[in-house]
Amino acid sequence: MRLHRNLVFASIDALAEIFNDGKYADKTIQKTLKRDKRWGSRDRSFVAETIYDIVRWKRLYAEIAEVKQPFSREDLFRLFAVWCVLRGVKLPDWPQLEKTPERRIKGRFDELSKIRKYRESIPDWMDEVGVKELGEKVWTKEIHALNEQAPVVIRTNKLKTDPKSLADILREEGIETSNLNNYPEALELKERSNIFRTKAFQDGLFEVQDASSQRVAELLDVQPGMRVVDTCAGAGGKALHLAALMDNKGQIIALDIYGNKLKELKRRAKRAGAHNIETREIDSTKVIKKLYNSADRVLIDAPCSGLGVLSRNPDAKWKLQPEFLDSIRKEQAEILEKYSKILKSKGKMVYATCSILPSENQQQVQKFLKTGEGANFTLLKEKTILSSESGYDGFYMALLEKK
Ligand SMILES: C[S@@+](CC[C@H](N)C(=O)[O-])C[C@H]1O[C@@H](n2cnc3c(N)ncnc32)[C@H](O)[C@@H]1O
Repeated sequence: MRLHRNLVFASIDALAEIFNDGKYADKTIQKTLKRDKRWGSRDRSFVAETIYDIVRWKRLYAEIAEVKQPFSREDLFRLFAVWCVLRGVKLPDWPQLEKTPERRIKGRFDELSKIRKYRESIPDWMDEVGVKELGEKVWTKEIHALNEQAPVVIRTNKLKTDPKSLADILREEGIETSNLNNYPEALELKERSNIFRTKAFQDGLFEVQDASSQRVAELLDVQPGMRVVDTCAGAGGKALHLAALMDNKGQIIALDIYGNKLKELKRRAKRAGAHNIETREIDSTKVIKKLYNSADRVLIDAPCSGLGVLSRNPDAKWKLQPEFLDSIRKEQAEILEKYSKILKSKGKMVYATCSILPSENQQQVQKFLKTGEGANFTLLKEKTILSSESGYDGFYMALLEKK
């Protein structure tokens, strides 16, 4: 691989913003990719993947390079030099990379790889929580899997097409996909590419949605004509799936505390041809109270640590704080208690998170079942999806029924 100065410099600028100014990696990458219109798809992939890699491996690379935050420009080039050496990329003779100690870097890597928190490049507290909640053996495998680059999976929009036709259409646009066993609506891209630019995407034929996430709406067991409330709908990944599973018949009420996310949901619903979704911002307790005992199905896709989706969101390793875990657990318990009241008797509810920690998952459900409201519920099924076993995001989902 030949390194291009302008691509590397753009990546270094982006890393400075992410590490030193606390900017989000995905947003910074999007902005960086707009910097030069002449960049082709390979250039763009280089920039995005190099930045994500160095974000993912920050702790390991910083230990190897012996640099500390806030990183100077020189430090960032040292991190980049570590990336080059460990990837076997030939170092160019630029002054910033002069005197890179290649042998020492490899030696330090071998040494540090013996210790999980360095090898997997995670903060001490995260390693401790992982071991405490999942045990050494499972955590060791899981955090390793969560450091792999996430595959790109799409969900066929059954309101407009079917997986076979979609695969053919995408092939004509130069994108090869494969079917996923046991995920009926999913296709996986054989090579990463910017699928948002395709006509198929603009026509609403698919959504980008991880395979594990596609399990959630499926579990809710919806039927056309039902009244379904998606209580933490965000930008609507699952709500759109529910609309398709309901064949656009019945009603989906999509709630969230953030109006801007619901606006994005509306845009996506229009593109997808999903006409049965109504959005309501939760701006007072009345919004929820008005819905008590009214829904056949309730989805609680709860806010969580996001530890199951580290592979697509590696900067969460550095943004997440242990105090946030405590507060999010409290919020999850409150949400379960309050939003479960929306369900009618005999109705079904799914509680889901993209976390792999039992304290956000099965322990929350068990705690809920012991509350006054929870006593009206029976747990029908629960599923923990580990990334190390599935190859996709880590997820948890529980199906409950109101007596
Ligand atoms: C896991 S995300 C939802 C993802 C979304 N369901 C999807 O499939 O794309 C959790 C959502 O819960 C929202 N949220 C956080 N606290 C909430 C609360 N108290 N009530 C309702 N929604 C909340 C967040 O804004 C976020 O959009």
